[in-house]
Amino acid sequence: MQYQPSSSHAPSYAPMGSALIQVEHLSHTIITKKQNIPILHDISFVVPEASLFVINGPSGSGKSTLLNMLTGIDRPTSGRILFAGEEIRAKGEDQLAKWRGRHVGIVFQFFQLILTLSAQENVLLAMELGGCRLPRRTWRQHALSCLNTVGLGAFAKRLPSELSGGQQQRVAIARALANDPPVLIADEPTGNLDSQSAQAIFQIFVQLTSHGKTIIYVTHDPTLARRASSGIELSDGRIVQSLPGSMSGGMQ
Ligand SMILES: Nc1ncnc2c1ncn2[C@@H]1O[C@H](COP(=O)(O)OP(=O)(O)OP(=O)(O)O)[C@@H](O)[C@H]1O
Repeated sequence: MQYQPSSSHAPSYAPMGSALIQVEHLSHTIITKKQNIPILHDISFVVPEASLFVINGPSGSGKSTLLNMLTGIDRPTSGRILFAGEEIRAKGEDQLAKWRGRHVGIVFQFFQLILTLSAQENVLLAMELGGCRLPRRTWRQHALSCLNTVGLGAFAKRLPSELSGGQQQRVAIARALANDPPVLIADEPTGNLDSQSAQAIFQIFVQLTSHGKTIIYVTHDPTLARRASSGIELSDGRIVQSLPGSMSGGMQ
């Protein structure tokens, strides 16, 4: 498996290892008619560029809520998130959807491939939906190179049902790479896989970071958390531990 940087149509960001994402005093409270439910409390951290960044913590600690803030799917009650120096919150919904398509690739625990489309067509669909800027005549080749990146070029014509769980997750990673985003965000990406397939997924992640991609993943598994180069641990919506490089201003 060999990562081929695509004909990079994404902009380049900060120098390797500097903060790509800054989260500043982020809090989130769910407000219902009956009560206010605080979920995240005054969270601050940075995600270094080209890091394999973990958000670890037990069930209910706020990991998915935090991911939704990072992708701009949900907005914080207070605090802010800067992506390459630009505040996500400041964007309108349409702008945000376009921004997400170009800047963030999302990998889900249950793959969420379109079952009636081949591996290559799943990647092509992501290119279409993400407003791929490459010339259309190159799209099929680009989709194939995304599949080659995850070692599945030979499986391009297969339907998801003709692939193993690990292979389906690799197609999902190829799909997340379709528009060459600087960041991949993965929610329990190996939660539905055996340990060998999980290892293969993490090898791909490591290889991608060595080519400049930043990978943020959520897990409640301490063994998988230890694979990270940087990250935070949450408990009850607060940071209780941080790996080197993840706190700004020497707070760790
Ligand atoms: N819409 C909501 N209404 C009420 N409470 C919510 C809502 N969404 C999340 N919560 C609560 O917020 C807390 C954090 O939830 P979240 O899903 O972010 O945790 P998590 O760490 O991702 O958990 P898991 O590992 O089980 O997915 C939990 O106590 C959850 O019950």
